[in-house]
Amino acid sequence: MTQSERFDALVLGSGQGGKLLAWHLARSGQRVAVVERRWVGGSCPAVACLPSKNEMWSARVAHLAQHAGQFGTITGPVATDMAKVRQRKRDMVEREIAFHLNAYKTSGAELIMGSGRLVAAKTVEVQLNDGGTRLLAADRVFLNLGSHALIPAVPGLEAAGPLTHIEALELDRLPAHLVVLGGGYVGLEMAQAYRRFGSQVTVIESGPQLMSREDPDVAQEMHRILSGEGIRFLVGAEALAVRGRSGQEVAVTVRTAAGEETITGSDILVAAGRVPNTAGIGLEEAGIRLDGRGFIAVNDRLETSAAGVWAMGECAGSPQFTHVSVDDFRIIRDNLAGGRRSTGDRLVPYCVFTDPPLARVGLNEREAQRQGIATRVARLPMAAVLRTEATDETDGFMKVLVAGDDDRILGFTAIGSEAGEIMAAVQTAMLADLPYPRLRDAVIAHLTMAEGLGPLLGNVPPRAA
Ligand SMILES: Cc1cc2nc3c(=O)[nH]c(=O)nc-3n(C[C@H](O)[C@H](O)[C@H](O)COP(=O)(O)OP(=O)(O)OC[C@H]3O[C@@H](n4cnc5c(N)ncnc54)[C@H](O)[C@@H]3O)c2cc1C
Ligand SMILES: NC(=O)c1ccc[n+]([C@@H]2O[C@H](COP(=O)([O-])OP(=O)(O)OC[C@H]3O[C@@H](n4cnc5c(N)ncnc54)[C@H](O)[C@@H]3O)[C@@H](O)[C@H]2O)c1
Repeated sequence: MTQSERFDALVLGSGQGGKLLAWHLARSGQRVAVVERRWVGGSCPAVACLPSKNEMWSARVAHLAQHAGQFGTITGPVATDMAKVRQRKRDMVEREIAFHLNAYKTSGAELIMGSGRLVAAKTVEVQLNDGGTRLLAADRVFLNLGSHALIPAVPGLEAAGPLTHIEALELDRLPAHLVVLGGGYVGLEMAQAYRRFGSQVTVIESGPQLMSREDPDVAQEMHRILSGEGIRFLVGAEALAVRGRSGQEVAVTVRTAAGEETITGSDILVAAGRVPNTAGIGLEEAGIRLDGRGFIAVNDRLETSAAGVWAMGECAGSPQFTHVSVDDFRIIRDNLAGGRRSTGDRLVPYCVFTDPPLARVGLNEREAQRQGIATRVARLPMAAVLRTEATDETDGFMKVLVAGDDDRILGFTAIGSEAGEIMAAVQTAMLADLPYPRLRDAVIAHLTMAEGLGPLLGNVPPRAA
């Protein structure tokens, strides 16, 4: 074997946590290399969070323009220029690339563009994108490999050349009829965006409700709101076969409780979950154990089964959010400095950026019941929050779970305008173990959406005597 180049730390995959760790270690004087095969900065700024939210914002503008008359603004006919939508997104991605390249330069971490593969313990061979190979070895290796879209094993689906979020966010044309396979995060966000741009949209969800993690009342409210925009949903629907080519014509045969039906669309988007990028890169050969679903097995300190090798983000089975990958970085950073931080005790919030968004932190009713935790539940329709009198954003509701036997807030879900921002206030109270009456009785600025927290918490039933 050729002589390897030595580093103090090697990060394979420039995911959200990995790049931060690389910059941190390099700034503290270590010799650090990051191997990335495709996206400077990983998927979040290139093909996932930021690009999707960028195009969804364009879709929101289209929606507002279409409904401008309701607010007294006179417009002419409204149409979407998808080439312009894409260019605005591409310009943002270019700014992100420039930011990341500058961070590599100023930190001193070396970014190596190529595909990495473990060839021995803590040793990575890189097929460089520009040709040739490099052999890198390090005292510590950090895996931040991310995931890719699952293509479900539906006959004809793969041959149809389906869009994933990556291709969908690169379209410069409007699909006449977009069929979306999966009613989770990606499916709902993209379905609403394309509906607002002007496509006909059908969502096929195999589970009994949209957004399987959420309480049925939350899923139903999302279903109702998006149906109201003209999206058709088939829930509890098994896709049996796909014929044709995405981009031309696709026919999807589905079975529901009502019988079999064939939906004919112009394009099909898969949004059916994720597969970790862990296959065929020598992980197990290098002593790094995978779990039954292909995720890297880690302990609560993100250490793998191989000494001196950590994993973070989606490939380590962490919840699939950028802020979690970033927190994985903070855990590893602090533990390298002698700390004892764990992934076990963290509170993970999230937000689905439909309009209105869905936000949740902590337990929902179904989870509390499953875990046998007694709770007191309070609800407030968004229409009861005074701000919505001004904005007409009356859809949705908030729901809070308070402990049955003390005043701790155990969970909060909101579907409605500014849900993510309201959630952050509740999360802060939860982190501080603030008894709910303190937040209920706080003076919150009028006319914010968070003002609704007072009446919401005012609806918490008294403790059982
Ligand atoms: C459409 C979409 C929208 C999303 N929106 C949000 C959102 O709004 N908020 C949110 O919190 N999360 C969102 N997510 C999830 C979020 O993008 C991820 O959880 C986040 O990027 C964390 O990823 P990561 O750190 O695990 O790895 P990633 O950021 O995916 O990075 C992994 C990197 O490893 C590289 N790589 C893999 N294998 C190799 C190899 N062998 N050699 C070299 N390089 C390799 C990949 O090219 C990739 O760049 C979204 C996801 C999708 C798909
Ligand atoms: N706003 C955000 O934070 C955001 C946005 C997008 C993605 N993400 C992250 O990315 C992850 C992946 O998103 P996703 O939407 O791909 O997965 P998901 O797990 O959220 O949803 C996938 C859905 O597809 C359904 N499904 C699976 N196979 C199917 C089939 N054959 N036919 C029809 N339906 C099928 C599942 O029942 C599920 O409801 C999310 O779990 C989330 O963590 C986050």
